[in-house]
Amino acid sequence: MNHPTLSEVVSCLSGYDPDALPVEQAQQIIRTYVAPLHAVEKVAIRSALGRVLASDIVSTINVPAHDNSAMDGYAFIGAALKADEPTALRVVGTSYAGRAYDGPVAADECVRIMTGAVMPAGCDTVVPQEFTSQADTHGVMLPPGVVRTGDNRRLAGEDLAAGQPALAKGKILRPADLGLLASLGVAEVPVQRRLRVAFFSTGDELRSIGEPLDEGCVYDSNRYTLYGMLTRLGCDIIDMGVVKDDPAALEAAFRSACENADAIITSGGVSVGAADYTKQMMAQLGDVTFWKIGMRPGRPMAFGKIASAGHSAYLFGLPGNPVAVMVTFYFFAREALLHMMGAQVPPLPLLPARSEAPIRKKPGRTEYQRGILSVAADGSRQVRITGAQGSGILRSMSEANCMVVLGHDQGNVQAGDLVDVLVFEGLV
Ligand SMILES: Nc1nc2c(c(=O)[nH]1)N[C@H]1C(S)=C(S)[C@@H](COP(=O)(O)OP(=O)(O)OC[C@H]3O[C@@H](n4cnc5c(N)ncnc54)[C@H](O)[C@@H]3O)O[C@H]1N2
Ligand code: MOO
Repeated sequence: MNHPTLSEVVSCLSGYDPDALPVEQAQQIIRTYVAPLHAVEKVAIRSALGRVLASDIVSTINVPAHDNSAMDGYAFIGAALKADEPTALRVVGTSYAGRAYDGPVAADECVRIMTGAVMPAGCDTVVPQEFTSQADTHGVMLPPGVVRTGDNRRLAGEDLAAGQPALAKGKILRPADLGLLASLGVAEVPVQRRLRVAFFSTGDELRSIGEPLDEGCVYDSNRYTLYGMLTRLGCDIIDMGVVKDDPAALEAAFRSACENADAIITSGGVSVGAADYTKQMMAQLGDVTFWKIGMRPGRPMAFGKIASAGHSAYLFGLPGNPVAVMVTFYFFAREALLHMMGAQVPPLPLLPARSEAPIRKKPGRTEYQRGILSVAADGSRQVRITGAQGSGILRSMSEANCMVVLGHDQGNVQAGDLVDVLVFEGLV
């Protein structure tokens, strides 16, 4: 398949300026440029957790297979219910879950039934046992008005109907989906193969954990935030540690990453610093563009594709600052990697919350401030910023449970104004 080059992609955009690129335009370019992988494998359902479903799953059976009871009680024919006086029913048998009652039931009769047990032929209604009283040794009484015809009956196929799609291709499988597959009796599922993502940090000031922290140096923290984010996304990772800002070392690292991975993520070396060979090497090895994005943090970023020995890989050259690397990962790399994996995911939901304090914001760039979302005394959502927001202050991210997203054209926020927030975590 002939894939467009970056210059072909950006030529479709009006007013494209790599030095002042709005977030949405950068996202649109990435979306157009990145193509999904086509590689499928079959895995057992337990191993499918978090994986991307590679084809639609159509139900071959009705789940449940039969009409059954939602309550422990008595099954009977709803037409026998009396409107204004108690209904008396004679108990003619019992239907257990897994062992049905297979005799006939007349209008003045009922069958003792357990939750999940198959409804006896002709019966369409179940009265929970706590609504009944003993009439005599063989009968029960129902007061008027406690049930209507059809109550407490679960219909065959009401969960999954035979022939109907149960799960759609592209879904990232969650615990409920594993259960759904099991309820269909499916043992193995087709999933997209895991995306291989190589990553490394650049910068001569970086030290790996275990090395002495020389004067002017910092420990490589991006390696670990990237490890965490990529692992949570379900990628196979190739962790290449720190690569020195040296042309030969960088070329070897890029080539090896390219030959072994579908995508490469680097951090650092994409700004205008003098001692940077990173950008040079990226440009030399492929179709890579360098952006200054209208956002904060995360202004400089490289994006494209590089090739070596007949292999190619998408490249995300993220900025070095520890918060910038996370923000650019979340708002650019994440969606692109999901797209490569063949995942169909809805856009991230932004929730309105009241800002507890004023927030300074310049129009003309999107800001991603780190926030703490909580529930106010009146039950409404409120958010406050996690202190200093410098893009080197990783604590601002660690303390946050959400990001406050301040749009491109937005100005200062007053205390009490509604702002958009994106929460970090959901249920498990
Ligand atoms: N004159 C200009 N200077 C800078 C600009 C600019 O537009 N004009 N942009 C600033 C912005 S915004 C960012 S972000 C940084 C990005 O620069 P680089 O991607 O080249 O990153 P470095 O210079 O290598 O590092 C920046 C900063 O982050 C620390 N860092 C880098 N990697 C790691 C790591 N793996 N673990 C922990 N910390 C890391 C590094 O020590 C620097 O302090 O450029 C601004 N400058
Ligand atoms: O990308 Mo930078 O982090 O805004 O300082």
